[in-house]
Amino acid sequence: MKITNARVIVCSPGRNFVTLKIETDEGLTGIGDATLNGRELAVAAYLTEHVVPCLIGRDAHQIEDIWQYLYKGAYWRRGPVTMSAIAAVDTALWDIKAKAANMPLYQLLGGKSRTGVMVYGHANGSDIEHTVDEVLRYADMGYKAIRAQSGVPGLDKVYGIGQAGAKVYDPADASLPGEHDWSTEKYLQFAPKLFERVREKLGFEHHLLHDVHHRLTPIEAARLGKSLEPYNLFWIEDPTPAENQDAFKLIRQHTTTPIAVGEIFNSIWDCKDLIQNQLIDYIRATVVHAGGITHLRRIADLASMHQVRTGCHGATDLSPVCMGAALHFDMWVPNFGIQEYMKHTEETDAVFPHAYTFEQGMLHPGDAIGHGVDIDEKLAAKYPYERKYLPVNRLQHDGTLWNW
Ligand SMILES: O=C(O)C(=O)C[C@H](O)[C@H](O)CO
Ligand SMILES: [Mg+2]
Repeated sequence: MKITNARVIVCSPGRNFVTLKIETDEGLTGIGDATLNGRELAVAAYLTEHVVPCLIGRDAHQIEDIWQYLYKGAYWRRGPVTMSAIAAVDTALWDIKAKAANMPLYQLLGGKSRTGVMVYGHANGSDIEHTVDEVLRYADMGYKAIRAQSGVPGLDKVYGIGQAGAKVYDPADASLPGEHDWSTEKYLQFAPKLFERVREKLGFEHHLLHDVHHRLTPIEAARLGKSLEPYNLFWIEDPTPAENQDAFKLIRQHTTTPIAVGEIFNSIWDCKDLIQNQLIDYIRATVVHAGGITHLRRIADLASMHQVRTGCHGATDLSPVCMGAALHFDMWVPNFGIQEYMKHTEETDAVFPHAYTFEQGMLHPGDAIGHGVDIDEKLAAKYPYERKYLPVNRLQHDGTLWNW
C-alpha cells in the first residue's frame, strides 16, 4: 500500500490544532495530531517542507522503517518540533494499518488489558471554597480521580485557573504571551491548607492530583511533598524542572508523595535516568509530543521494568486525534496508571468526530476501526489559524522570569 499524498490541516475551532492526513493508493486514509501549543506553524512547516516529500511512494505498512527514516535520517534528532512531526506520521500510519486490518487500534497493539481507561478531570477554583465546590462537582459527574488547582491569596494569575468569566480554561489565551506572577513562599503556605479542606469535604475515596508546573526548586518540592503526605495524593506533577534528571534524587530523599513528570518530554532520553533510578512514579509523555505510538511504547516498556506507570498528558492543546490514539495505547499498555482528560469545546468535537466516550470516570476508545477519530475538513476550514501564546511567569517581588 503506497502513500500517495499527505497534507497538513491547520484549524482553530476555539484553539489551534495541526493535523496530518495521509492518503494511500488503496483509498485508505489516516490522521495524526501534530499540535505544539504556541509553536504550531513550526511543526506544520517541518511537515510540509521537509517530511511530506519524503513520504510519497513509501509503503504505508512500514511504520517502523518510516519512523527510523525520519528520526535517524534527518541527522538532527529529538526536539519537540521534530518529534511532534514524526508522531503525526506515526499516528496516521497506525490508523491506516488498523483500518487495513479492519480492527480498532488497541487490537493491533496487543488487545485490551483493562475494561476502560481511568481518567482525571480538572477542578479549578479561584480560592479554597470555590475549588472544593469544583472538586465535589467532578465527583458528582462520576470522576474517580480529580486534579485540584486553586488561586493563591496574594497572587494575581496562577497556573490552572482561568480568567473570571471564561467559559473554558485554556492557558494559551492571548496573541502575545500574557504575564503571571509567582511567589513560592505564598504557594507553599497555601497548598497544604487547600488539600486539608478538600479532603475534609471529599473524604478519602477519590484520587486527588495536583500540578506544580515546574515552579519549585528540588528542596522546596521536597517540602511540598512532605506537607501533602497526610492527604494521600495520587501524584504531584512537575514539582521542579526536569532538564536535570538528578534533581529528583533530593525530592525522593524527603517524601513518599508520588511524582509524575513528562508532559514536555519528547524522547526516551528525557526520562531514562528518572525511570531507571525510580525517581518518578508516573511518566506523562504522550503520543503527539513523544514520537507517536511507536516511541511511546518504548518509553512505557522501559518504565514497566522499574514499576513506573503511565499518566499520559491530555490537556486541550492535544487534539482529539491525540486523545483517541492515546486511549487505544492506554487500553493496551500493561503498566497503565491514569489518563488526563480535559474536555474539548463543542466546536472542537464537531471538527474532530470521535468514537471515544466518557462513562463513570472512565474513557473508552470505542470499537471503530483505526484510532476512531476523524476530521471534518470543510468545517475545519471555517476556523482559520489564530496566533496564540502560553503565558510567561515572573517572580512577584522583583519580576525575574520564572518557570511557567
Ligand atoms: O495538563 C497539564 O498538566 C498541563 O500542564 C497543561 C499545559 O499547561 C499545556 O498542555 C501546555 O501546552
Ligand atoms: Mg501539567
